[in-house]
Amino acid sequence: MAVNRVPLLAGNWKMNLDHLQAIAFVQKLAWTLKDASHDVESAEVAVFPPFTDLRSVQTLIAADKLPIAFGAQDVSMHDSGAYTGEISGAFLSQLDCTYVIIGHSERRTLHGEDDSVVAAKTAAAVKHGLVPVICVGETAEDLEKHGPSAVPVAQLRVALDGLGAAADIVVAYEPVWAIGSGQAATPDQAEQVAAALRSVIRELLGEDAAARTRILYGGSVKSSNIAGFMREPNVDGALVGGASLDVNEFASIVRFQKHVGV
Ligand SMILES: O=C[C@H](O)COP(=O)(O)O
Repeated sequence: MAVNRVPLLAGNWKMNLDHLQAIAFVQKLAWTLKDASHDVESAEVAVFPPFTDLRSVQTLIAADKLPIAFGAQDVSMHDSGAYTGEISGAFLSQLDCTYVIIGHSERRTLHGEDDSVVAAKTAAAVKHGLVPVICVGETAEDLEKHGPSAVPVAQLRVALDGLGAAADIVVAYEPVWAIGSGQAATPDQAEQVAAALRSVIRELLGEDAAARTRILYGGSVKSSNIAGFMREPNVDGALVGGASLDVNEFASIVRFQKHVGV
């Protein structure tokens, strides 16, 4: 992790925690981090609740001035109109979302989102002032056929197409085989792909964007393995699924990365 990029530890709740549970969770997370004297300058903490929780989370964080960022798990590529079930980036901006996850492997696999949809959603997020957390990653089959970097690099190339150099983005490398499997990539594997992804950002968006963009690793991250990832120069944080649903475990992930002095 380079010193000029503030690490981002992000919890993707997926379809877990209703709005009442979300309030209790965020309160407890804030207390736990405060008790541990978490320094917000040393690492940014973000949660990604379901859409129906966002208003409650926004209200709580604003009222208590909690040092926790938040975002949505998806966004429509459209601004408004007859798109039943879709949520516009404009709506998310009005709820003070900072981030939105785009192209998570579960959206790609279960909802048929291809690279062109991911690119359109990325553009919509940027248009509405949201920071897209662009997810890329290879399946086990891709890994065997093409090696670790080819598919994530190709996915990112399409997602970044048409973005300006000033676009504020986060990239999450999530090997599909590591998600929810308990079998995380090694820090070396994550670093190899993250370095390749940073080269793509440099090529398409320029040196400044490459230097400032945070690249996260995701896939079976826990408090027991976060330190290894955070020692890698091109890994700037984590997108955490299952382990982010346990307040103490998530807080340990956030705190542990601080202790490694990055
Ligand atoms: O968005 C998070 C990823 O899907 C990782 O999930 P996981 O930490 O449960 O493996």
